[in-house]
Amino acid sequence: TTTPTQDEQSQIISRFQEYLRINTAQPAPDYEKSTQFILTQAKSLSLESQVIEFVQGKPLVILKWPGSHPSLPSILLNSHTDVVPSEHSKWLHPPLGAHVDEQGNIFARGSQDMKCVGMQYLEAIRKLKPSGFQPKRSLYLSFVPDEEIGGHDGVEKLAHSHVFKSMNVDIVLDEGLASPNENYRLFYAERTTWWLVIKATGAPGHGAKLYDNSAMENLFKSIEIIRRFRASQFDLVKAGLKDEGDIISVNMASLKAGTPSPTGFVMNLQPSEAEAGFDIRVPPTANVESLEKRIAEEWAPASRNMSFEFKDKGTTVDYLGRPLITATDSSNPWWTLLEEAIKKANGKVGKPEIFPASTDVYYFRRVGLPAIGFSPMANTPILLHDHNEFLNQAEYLKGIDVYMSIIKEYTSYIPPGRENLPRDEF
Ligand SMILES: CSCC[C@H](NC=O)C(=O)O
Ligand SMILES: [Zn+2]
Ligand SMILES: [Zn+2]
Repeated sequence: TTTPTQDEQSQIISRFQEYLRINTAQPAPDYEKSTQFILTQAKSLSLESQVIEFVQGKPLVILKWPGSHPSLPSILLNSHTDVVPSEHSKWLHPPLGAHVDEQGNIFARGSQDMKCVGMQYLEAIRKLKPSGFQPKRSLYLSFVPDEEIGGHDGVEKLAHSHVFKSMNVDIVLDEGLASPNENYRLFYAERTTWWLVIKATGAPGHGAKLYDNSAMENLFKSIEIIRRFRASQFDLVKAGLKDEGDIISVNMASLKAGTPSPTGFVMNLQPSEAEAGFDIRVPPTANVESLEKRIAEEWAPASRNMSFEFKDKGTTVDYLGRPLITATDSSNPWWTLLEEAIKKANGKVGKPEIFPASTDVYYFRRVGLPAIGFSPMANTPILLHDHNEFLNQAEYLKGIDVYMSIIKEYTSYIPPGRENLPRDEF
């Protein structure tokens, strides 16, 4: 890799800043601006481009660097264009400002999650093209909407589309997480999301009366049981026995009860209904049936006048019933190639992990594709969805070289037995 000049570096950072300054925060992302920006980048790189709207106002931008051996399946580098909202007043530097401080830290919403990655893909291509590098496999970049709200109008629809089929994708890379130490983190699976609402009913009564089976008491029994389960899982992590992605997490996200009054709530009336919502994350290795049983029998048993409903309930298997796990052994050449490519670019890699939250990669694994989560951010605090999200510019620049190396390895990979492929069949 060549070291960019001071001027080239500042142009690279300026382009990143320009992308960060486009307000693509949910719930009203400016996808028109982000689409125009990406198309402008694509044009300057002579990449093929297409914009697809499965749902109006939710554009997916797909760029292509055609390979010289089009009969080989392609590589897809995915990134989402939306970001989560920010509490502007609580930031040191404004979340849409992309201010660079004295240490070279770039402050912006999306600096880690994941405008960095989307731009690094493009910058890697910008550095590779003049070097004369020609990919054998076609390389696709997808810039997709709405990951932060579940990806239903983005990757979920893409993964089931004819367009996607015709792309003939072999491997997908998507976002990972920052690493506080020197090792980059690679994710071979992720936890699936269950959003559970449990509801208790019970006899209403005077606030002064002690009696059993009120809605509040019934709900609180459940909350106590769920908290014990939460603590038992969390203890495994605290004791160093399990990683965050390997346990089932439960967090209470909402509480709803009480009889409203003009001054707040009626205080001397025990309500007849009460409910609580939980964000549950289930690793692909978990016993789903036993968790379902636990919810029905312990967390929301009908015998305690409880009922439950899932607002969202992801699966842990693909359409053929196989666990949503991308192999990390020799059966998956992409894993080894990725590790090698990162090492060639002087990056270090930690042990494979399960991503603790969920991303668009879910939909790619669901259709049976291998997919790896990776964001090249080492020596960086994990600040996604937090105040003062930042990425150091030197770290960002390093990531570009890592993607150059990955693109070279991935697009050049020819599986054993196919060495004598014709070039440019079309
Ligand atoms: C299941 S849709 C929500 C997706 C979201 N992804 C990033 O934070 C998450 O909560 O993990
Ligand atoms: Zn993200
Ligand atoms: Zn996010």
